[in-house]
Amino acid sequence: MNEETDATGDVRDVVIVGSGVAGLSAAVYAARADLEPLVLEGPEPGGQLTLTTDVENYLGFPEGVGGMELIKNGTDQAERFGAEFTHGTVENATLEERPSELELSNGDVLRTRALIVASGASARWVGADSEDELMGYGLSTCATCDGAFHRGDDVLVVGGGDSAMEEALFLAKFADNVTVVHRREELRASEIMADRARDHEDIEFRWNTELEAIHGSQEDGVTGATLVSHPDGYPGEKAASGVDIDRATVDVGGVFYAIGHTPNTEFVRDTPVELDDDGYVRITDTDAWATTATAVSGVFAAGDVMDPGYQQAITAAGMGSMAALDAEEWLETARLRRQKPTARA
Ligand SMILES: Cc1cc2nc3c(=O)[nH]c(=O)nc-3n(C[C@H](O)[C@H](O)[C@H](O)COP(=O)(O)OP(=O)(O)OC[C@H]3O[C@@H](n4cnc5c(N)ncnc54)[C@H](O)[C@@H]3O)c2cc1C
Repeated sequence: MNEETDATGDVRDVVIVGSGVAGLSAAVYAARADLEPLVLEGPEPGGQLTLTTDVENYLGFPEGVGGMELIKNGTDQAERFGAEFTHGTVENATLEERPSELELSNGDVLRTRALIVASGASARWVGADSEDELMGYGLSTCATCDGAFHRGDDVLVVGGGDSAMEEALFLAKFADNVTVVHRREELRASEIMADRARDHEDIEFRWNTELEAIHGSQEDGVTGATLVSHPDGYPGEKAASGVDIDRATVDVGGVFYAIGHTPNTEFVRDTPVELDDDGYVRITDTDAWATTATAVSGVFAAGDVMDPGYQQAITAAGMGSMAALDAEEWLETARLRRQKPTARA
């Protein structure tokens, strides 16, 4: 804890919101810079990577590594250099003045000079039966991450936008057959992406169809899925009773959700931090040295919360380190400013 305090308590140099790979990487860098960061773990300690059993594309693990193990190692590494972790979810932030104030869901208020927002983006889930049990066991929200585990399988992709088409095209490199399940009769994807997917010989479409249930177990992975089709078109939210439906069970070895992500940015919505139309934090380029800088001086963002494009563990970790370096430099500059003697008239 820093020595400097004010009337309402301790002021941290750096608070990091989120303990996924971005937050952990920021914590390692900030701790090694002696900034004694406090990491708020939020509703999902360890973040999304804890949902997967196999990570094969993170550098330094030739045999792959479990998501939990990667997160545990990162936490130990950050703690070794003095990072502190605490359960805590930010509900509101006041960022107009320094230090920033964070109000947690348990009522505590934290004050910090620099803030790193690494709160991730949660993939939307369909709500199909057994998805809780099978997520990470053949059910995935990331084809780039898990597609290679499905060589020779038949797989489903749920969604109808650009990301669903991207996932389907990526999966078609490994899977024997990819079926895109879309609840409407037309895709939302751009024409070029839709054409590419439609023209691919290993990709087919099930229109007006919803995923009702996924079958399998954590031992055997996904083995099948129940699909519900509406011959007369999608009737709205879930089939109302009395509406004609066809129910079928298909054998598949994998299911991929591609219905978008929701960035975890509710707590900065009423602050001057700029968000894009989908709610992702916008990085501003006002300081040449700070590529993780938000619209608020001293507030930085890293990982999936500011990156709708890549959303990979290694890119999130890279941005976490950048945010810590940016915060360190910002604090140094702020300190120098404070020390500068005031000019006398
Ligand atoms: C099933 C699955 C498999 C994946 N496999 C791979 C893979 O093999 N390789 C790969 O590179 N990527 C993979 N990914 C993607 C990867 O997990 C993400 O890109 C990465 O986790 C993003 O890290 P992050 O730290 O930005 O966010 P997250 O991991 O989402 O972490 C966000 C953190 O913020 C916290 N938080 C949220 N809101 C608040 C709040 N209000 N207050 C405090 N804390 C808050 C959460 O509790 C969490 O700790 C996979 C994702 C999934 C879902």
